[in-house]
Formats: sequence, C-alpha cells, structure tokens
Amino acid sequence: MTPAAMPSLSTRELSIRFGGHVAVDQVSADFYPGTLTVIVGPNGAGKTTYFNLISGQLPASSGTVLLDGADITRHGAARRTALGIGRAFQLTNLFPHLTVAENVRLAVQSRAGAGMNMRSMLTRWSSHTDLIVRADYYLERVSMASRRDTRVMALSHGDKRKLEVAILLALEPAVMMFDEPTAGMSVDEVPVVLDLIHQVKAERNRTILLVEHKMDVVRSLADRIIVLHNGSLVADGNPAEVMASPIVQQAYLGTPEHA
Ligand SMILES: Nc1ncnc2c1ncn2[C@@H]1O[C@H](COP(=O)(O)OP(=O)(O)OP(=O)(O)O)[C@@H](O)[C@H]1O
Repeated sequence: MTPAAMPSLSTRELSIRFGGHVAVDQVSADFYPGTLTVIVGPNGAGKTTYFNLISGQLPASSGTVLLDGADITRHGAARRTALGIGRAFQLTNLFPHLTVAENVRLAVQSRAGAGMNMRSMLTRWSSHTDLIVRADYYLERVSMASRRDTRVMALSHGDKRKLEVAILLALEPAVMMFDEPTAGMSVDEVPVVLDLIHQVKAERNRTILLVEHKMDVVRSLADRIIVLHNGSLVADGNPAEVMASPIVQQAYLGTPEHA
C-alpha cells in the first residue's frame, strides 16, 4: 500500500450502547487525506453519536478508533484535538464576551502551544504581531475581517458559524469534522462556507468528515457518502452509487423532508 492510500482515520467495529439501546453499532470505515466524506441518515440514526465517538466526547462501549494507524480509543477529547482531530461544535466552543479576533487568537495560540514549551511560546509570541496577523488571515478566509472587533454575542447566527470555521482552520487539524456547517445560515452566507470547505480540502490534503441533512450541500461537497441507519453503516461509496442504492432511497432519500 502506498503512503497516499493509507487512511488517516479509521473506526473498527465501533459501538456505543445507552442502556439497552445500541446508538452506534459496529461501524467500520476508513477516511483518507484529500477526501470529503459526508455522513447522512435519518434523525436518530447515530450520526452525531458517531462523531462524538471519533472526537472523544463519548467513550466507546467497544471497537477502536485509529488515527494514522495509532489506537486513540482511550484518549480523551483534548488529547485527540492536540493530535489533529478538529471539530466545529455547533457554537459551544465560542467565548461570547470576547471579540471575534480574540476568539481566533486563542485558537492560534492553542495550536502554537501544541508541541511547544512555554519558553518557545513566549519567544514566538512576544510581540503578538504574528498572532494578530495569523488570526486576521483566518478571519479574512471566512469573510469576517470587518467584524474582528465585534463581541461574539452580538453576531448573527450565520457569522457565529463562520467564526467557528475560522477557529477550526486556526487549529490546523489533519482531520476536520463539521456537524451541519450551514445550519441556520442565510442563503447568501451558505456559499461562503461551502467554497471555503472546498478550498480547505484541496489546499492541505485534509481528511474532512461532515454530517449533513441538506441534499444540495451533500451533492456539492461529497467525494464519498456513508449512510447510517439505526446505528449501523448501511451504505458507503461514491455519491452517485450511494444515492441510487435502494437501501438509501428507502431508508433516507425517499422521505420528503430530506429530498
Ligand atoms: N447521551 C445519550 N443518552 C441516551 N441516548 C442517546 C444519547 N445520545 C444519543 N442517544 C440516542 O442515540 C440515538 C442516535 O442519536 P444521534 O443524535 O446520534 O442521531 P443523529 O443521526 O445525529 O440524529 P439527528 O439527525 O436528529 O441529529 C438516538 O436514539 C438518541 O436518542
């Protein structure tokens, strides 16, 4: 196997039970650099729970999570973030009383801190110029430079979601996870975020995982689609194949609310 064909992230028979309910049931999948995989499925299928098992928010009942071939199943969320699994958290990781720029600076600093000792951090950021320039770069990428001094609590929902993407970019993770990144955005904000996700994938050969309900977003971004249903993986392949498969039509695409 060539290095390019090595998965950066894998799950092996990954499961979690809540009491008697198996929310994620023996899901095995490989995720490759430069590939954007969209995870779809009906409400309650286990998509968010699967994300939580990968990012470390929930402990697996059984099975394995591998990052670059190393077993990270027992690592907590913070350690997984430091190792390169970044996730946009539906606004829960924003500091509402800080400004937009301060929120991104914290992410840049936290990234710089990974693998550095205090002395190198202090030396590196002693003037703060680098820090400010880097934070502004990420804000420009999400078209939010003009809001840099606005407190987060005063932002629109769409701007908060864009800021979340800027923070994720600033963490520079090898694996990026997005949970419905355009949810609640206005029609004109959606393309900004979709273009950005396209660009990010192409630039850095990143592994991107995305949970999405909107089929137009799925079609515009997916290199590959995984379908979960009742916690199990029921389809995995290229978008055309998966969308056409009878099990997907029946389990998911056939329902008018998702068509
Ligand atoms: N902490 C928990 N305790 C008990 N049950 C849970 C917990 N988290 C999730 N579940 C259950 O696990 C199942 C999968 O939920 P999950 O939120 O992962 O589905 P989903 O596919 O993300 O749904 P949606 O599209 O509605 O967000 C559901 O039956 C849910 O009620």
